[in-house]
Amino acid sequence: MASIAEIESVEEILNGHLPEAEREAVRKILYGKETKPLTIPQAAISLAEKEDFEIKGYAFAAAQEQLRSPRIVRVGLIQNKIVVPTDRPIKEQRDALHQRISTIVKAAADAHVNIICFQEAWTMPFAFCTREKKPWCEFAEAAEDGPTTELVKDLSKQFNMVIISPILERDSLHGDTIWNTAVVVSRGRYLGKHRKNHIPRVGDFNESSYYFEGNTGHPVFQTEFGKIAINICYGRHHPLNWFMFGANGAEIVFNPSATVGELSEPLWGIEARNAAIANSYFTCAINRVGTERFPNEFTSGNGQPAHKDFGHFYGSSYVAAPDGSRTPGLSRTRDGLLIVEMDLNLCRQVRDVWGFKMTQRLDMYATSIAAAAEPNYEPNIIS
Ligand code: BAL
Repeated sequence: MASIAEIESVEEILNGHLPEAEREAVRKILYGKETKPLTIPQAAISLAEKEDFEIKGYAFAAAQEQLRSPRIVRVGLIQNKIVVPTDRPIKEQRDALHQRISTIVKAAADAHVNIICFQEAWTMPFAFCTREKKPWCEFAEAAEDGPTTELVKDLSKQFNMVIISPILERDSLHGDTIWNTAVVVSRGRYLGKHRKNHIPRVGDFNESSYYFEGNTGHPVFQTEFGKIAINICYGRHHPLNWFMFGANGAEIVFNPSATVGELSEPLWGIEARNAAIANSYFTCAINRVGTERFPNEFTSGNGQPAHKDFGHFYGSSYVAAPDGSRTPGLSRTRDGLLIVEMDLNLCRQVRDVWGFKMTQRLDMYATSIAAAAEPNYEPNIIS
């Protein structure tokens, strides 16, 4: 039996051990309405084979309407390992990732992707487990015009894409403060940014040693391909975080993440999918892959021996639809590009069917939450 870090995917195990009829029944129970495989242009497939990354495509359908035309959008999700070891110079590490992701973006362009999202802090190893400031804080850069945003602006212009680029931000105008930030660019233009709202203090995720809870609220970015938002990683555990992006009108919410199996894998397939259902929008869950070893050992503060790696980032990126259906996940071990076509009309169609937005009783919860937020709140317990 392979170690859990070596398991390619749940889908591969099911496909390898279930007869066709049972496999279809299990898929329907696990993933809901079937997403049709998307025909991927040969140029994209050839590039994926040549550059050794997985490429998968699926399509969600919506009912044909009489008064509205379909609003078809193609999103791309990229998951990837770091390229060079963590003991190499900072610039070498970042440049190697720039080159790797630029290659995969080319395949996405060949497949006519409109909006693409990279994983959390994509330009660096997820070094926040070390609690070391040096050299890792040197990866932080300006959101508006740092080297990564300049590269991403060029790619978005070259391929007419909206690109979501989650980086470590350095705000040199305000005390050189560092943030965990998702930058949004469109057709070569910087559109804006969102800073991660919820910062973990769990396991080796010592992110609060580096950056503070974000101060940009819940922005929704109006693009030519629809209204999008970004819920960064740990924010996926906070239903109100998902809710507010929906309250601001998001139709697709991206969840760029970096998380490891021991901590979160059983939750991974639930949270973004449930957010899609509860908020009647699409969610795109992206997780990095691979095991990253650091030069110096560190402890997890749990009595276990010191170690040099974070554990296995399990990839498994997927997209969920407002009707609760979802795509199969990408691999747990390989770099990959997931291409998903969707009709944004499905968001309102599901709202009409289920009425979740109509029945959400915001006024009731606004009062209750305001009360619960008070320091002297008395829980309503009847005994
Ligand atoms: N990046 C935090 C780890 C988690 O939310 O799973």
